[in-house]
Amino acid sequence: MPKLWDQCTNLLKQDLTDSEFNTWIMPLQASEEEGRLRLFAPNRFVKDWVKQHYEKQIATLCLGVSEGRIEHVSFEIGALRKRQENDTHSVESRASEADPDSTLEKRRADACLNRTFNFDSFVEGKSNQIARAASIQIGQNPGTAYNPLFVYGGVGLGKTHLMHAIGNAIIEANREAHVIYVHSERFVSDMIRALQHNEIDKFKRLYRRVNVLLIDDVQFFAGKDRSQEEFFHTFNALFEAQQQIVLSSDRFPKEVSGLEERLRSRFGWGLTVAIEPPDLETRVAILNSKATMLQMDLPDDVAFFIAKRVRSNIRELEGALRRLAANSRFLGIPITVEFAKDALRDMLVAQDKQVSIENIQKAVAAHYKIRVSDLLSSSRSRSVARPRQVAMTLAKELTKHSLPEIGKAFGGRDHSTVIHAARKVTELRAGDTMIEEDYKILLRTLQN
Ligand SMILES: Nc1ncnc2c1ncn2[C@@H]1O[C@H](COP(=O)(O)OP(=O)(O)OP(=O)(O)O)[C@@H](O)[C@H]1O
Repeated sequence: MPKLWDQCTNLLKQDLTDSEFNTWIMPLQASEEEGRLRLFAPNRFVKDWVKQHYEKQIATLCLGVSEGRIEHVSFEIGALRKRQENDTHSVESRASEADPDSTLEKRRADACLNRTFNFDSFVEGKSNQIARAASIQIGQNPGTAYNPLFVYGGVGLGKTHLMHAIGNAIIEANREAHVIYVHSERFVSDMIRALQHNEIDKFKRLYRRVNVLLIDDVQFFAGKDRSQEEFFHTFNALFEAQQQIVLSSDRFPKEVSGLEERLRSRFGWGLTVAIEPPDLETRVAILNSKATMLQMDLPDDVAFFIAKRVRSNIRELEGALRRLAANSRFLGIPITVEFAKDALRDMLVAQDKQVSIENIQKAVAAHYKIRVSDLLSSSRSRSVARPRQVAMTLAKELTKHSLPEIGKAFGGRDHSTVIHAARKVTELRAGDTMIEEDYKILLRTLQN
């Protein structure tokens, strides 16, 4: 691989998250010729994604690093083969490549799996224990343990990580297993393209011959009837053939609106597991694990400081850590709590701002399809009173406001009303799954 590309990847690594870098940049190979850098992706998925999301960034970097020598970057599907005699590369098109000794890396790339998302790098905590255990089971017994596995939880809590970990475990145990990881949006766009090019039969064959289908964020199917129809048939074909299906969503299957009932009910046929936002200890453990991966020295008090302040999701935690590492390296200043406060100031302000009573009222009103003014009104009708109690309870749990302040913010109510609301909601959550689900969804929305 040319030095130029090495330099570009080093710079890209600083700009992208680990997962972006490992998923999209690592699988690329490069060759340089006559003012042009040719980048080879292992499959169309990677090629299209990189071109769409990183073309400009890569072209600018190449131009800068090569001091104007490389003016053009092209994206192709293929691989480079090393010629031993002179250590140069020749390009091989994917179609002509019938390599019987498929390496694990190639299997991963074909399956669109990120190598770093595995069970070893997934920190266990109370919030993800069941989801992790179920995923490990599936990794060991695909098709027979639970089918489908439906993992749901808020943004950036590790659903994608677990799905990749399942895929990686299966491929490591059996190189022949045909695994595909696909985001639902991608499934939809591929299907539309196949329809446009009269290749729908090819599309169907592709998905129906897999052993393991990992399909992320199925809430994207909402309202897309043709895609749902196609996915329904794919699901049935795989399920009947006892091939493993793993699905993820940001909410419980029954809560995904805009999905046909027959799909929703199928999603619940196997095992449905939740990933909750991690508690403080798990957030600290995740920070420490990520710091080790980044080879950075993270003092305990700084880990606690970040974990206490960044509560919403793990992607944000990782972002904070990465920012800290980059600033410390750049300025040559060791990482302390004071330094972290300074380096993460805007991020922390944004986190603090997120959970205000006003935000809670907006989120609750939107969730129950009522107006914020209803929450503040004197109406006692059940359709308004229950959401109001939920909102007050959330305000008690998520903000630092006193009970009288919360009561006041809800149309000048008394603090005892807030206490009563919180008791009622706690009682309802224990006995009514709908309220429990509503509450969890709202918690996730507000903490993200
Ligand atoms: N338990 C964990 N241990 C270590 N890293 C984790 C854990 N959970 C999440 N992460 C990391 O957090 C980041 C976000 O996770 P991931 O992309 O899996 O979230 P997600 O739930 O799929 O989010 P989205 O809803 O946006 O798709 C990833 O870098 C992942 O490695």
